[in-house]
Amino acid sequence: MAAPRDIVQRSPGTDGSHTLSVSPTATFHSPRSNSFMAGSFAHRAAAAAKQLKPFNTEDIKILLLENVNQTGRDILKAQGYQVEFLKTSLPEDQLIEKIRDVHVIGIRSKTKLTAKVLSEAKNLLVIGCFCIGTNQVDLDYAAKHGIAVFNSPFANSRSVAELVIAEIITLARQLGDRSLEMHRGTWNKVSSKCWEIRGKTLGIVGYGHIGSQLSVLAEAMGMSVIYYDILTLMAIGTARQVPTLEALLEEADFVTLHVPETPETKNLISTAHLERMKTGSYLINASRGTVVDIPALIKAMRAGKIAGAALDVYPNEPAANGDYFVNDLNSWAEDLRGLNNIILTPHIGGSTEEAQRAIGVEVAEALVRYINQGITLGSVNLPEVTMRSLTLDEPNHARVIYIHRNVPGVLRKVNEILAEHNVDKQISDSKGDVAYLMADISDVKTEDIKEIRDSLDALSSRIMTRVLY
Ligand SMILES: NC(=O)C1=CN([C@@H]2O[C@H](COP(=O)(O)OP(=O)(O)OC[C@H]3O[C@@H](n4cnc5c(N)ncnc54)[C@H](O)[C@@H]3O)[C@@H](O)[C@H]2O)C=CC1
Ligand SMILES: O=C(O)CCC(=O)C(=O)O
Repeated sequence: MAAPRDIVQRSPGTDGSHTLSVSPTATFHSPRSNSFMAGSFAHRAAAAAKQLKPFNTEDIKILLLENVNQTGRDILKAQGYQVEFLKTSLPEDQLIEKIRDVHVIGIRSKTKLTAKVLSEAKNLLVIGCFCIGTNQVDLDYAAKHGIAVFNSPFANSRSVAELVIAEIITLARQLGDRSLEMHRGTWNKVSSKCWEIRGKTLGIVGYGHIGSQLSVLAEAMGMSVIYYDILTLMAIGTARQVPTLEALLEEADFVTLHVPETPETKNLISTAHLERMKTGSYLINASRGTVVDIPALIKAMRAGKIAGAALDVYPNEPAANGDYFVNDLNSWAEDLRGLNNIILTPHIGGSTEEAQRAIGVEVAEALVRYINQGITLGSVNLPEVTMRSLTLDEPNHARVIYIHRNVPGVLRKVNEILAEHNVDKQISDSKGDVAYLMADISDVKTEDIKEIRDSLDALSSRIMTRVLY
């Protein structure tokens, strides 16, 4: 019997009807082991859980950019997916060329997946951000086109917090400058304006995963911690939340920024804020480059208002390693390089072996779960939906996934289409304008699958239909 074809389609109303290739031999699949099934999630599922497949796995094409860790690459390759791996990000024109062809893209912080780029990604099912930040992706556009986005919300938080601790001491003792002088052959033994950090106040802006982890480490070294966050959050240890950013700036000896990139955090620290800071205080930014007005910081450091700074992130960052920290990329780069007591690092906050290995596993497993089973747990832009796996006792079952506009009457129409079959289980949830429905149906013949899919595709609410079996 001919295998079902065209098992994934996206709404022509959004970007046309697009078909993923399917195997000519596709049929109901027997289980196979994979890293996800070996994980704790699988242990909670029935022992004889059946692994669903969208189609022959070698048909899934994945593009991994920005040197995604080996752990992630291994998990994806073990599934039989076709994985292309590049160490760097890509300029927009090359990215558009490549993204046209793939079902999955894995990136870190540098690749910009804008609406323009995503509009060319006709086959794209899912994006994996192998990092915390997702500001580099147009999440709304992706959701409205049925493209799920996953990240790793805290696997590199500890690495960032440790980097900041190192920077606090380095700035307080002017270690960067002393080391540079020694490299140039100059012995300069000074204690003026070099301080212990014990008893000093650390002001943390953004008390999330990184900020709160940092709070614990800083207190352990004898610092007093205050924090400002737009949310009221439980203080850890003896840290204290302050009501305004201004209050934090006026009290802290060290100010460190751990907020996401949003319209509200653009230039969160600019001239007026630097003026509110104590004379001789320090500023650290390992969040996003847009959060600090860097020309304003340069002025404040030249004026002696700010005694030192550490920057890990910049408004424009190069796609690859090389001699790129020049004015061509950021007009003030050379002024920054000329300042004393400033630590400049190339966005390495999360760059440790531990963090990158953990992120590789976490994001790759989320991708596998989504590709093979349609589970959206952990997605940052689609409703989070999961459903118990089908088992080996249920050979002729199929899982229907219908991503649709969140408008009245859709469930009734979907259930009319599924009514011919027994719906064993079903779940639906929405997030904003987009809703996600998953249903397991039984006694499905391969020819039924095409009919179900075609009928769902014909509904005006459709964004994307997938049938896994
Ligand atoms: N340098 C690096 O390599 C890395 C940088 N990052 C950056 O650090 C950021 C923070 O990471 P997490 O702590 O994991 O995020 P998180 O989401 O756990 O915490 C962010 C906190 O900032 C708060 N916030 C948001 N807007 C704010 C505002 N306008 N004023 C004050 N607080 C505000 C939130 O309420 C939240 O508590 C990420 O969004 C990412 O951009 C993350 C990892 C590595
Ligand atoms: O390691 C990276 O490429 C990005 C780290 C980062 O900024 C993040 O996780 O948000």
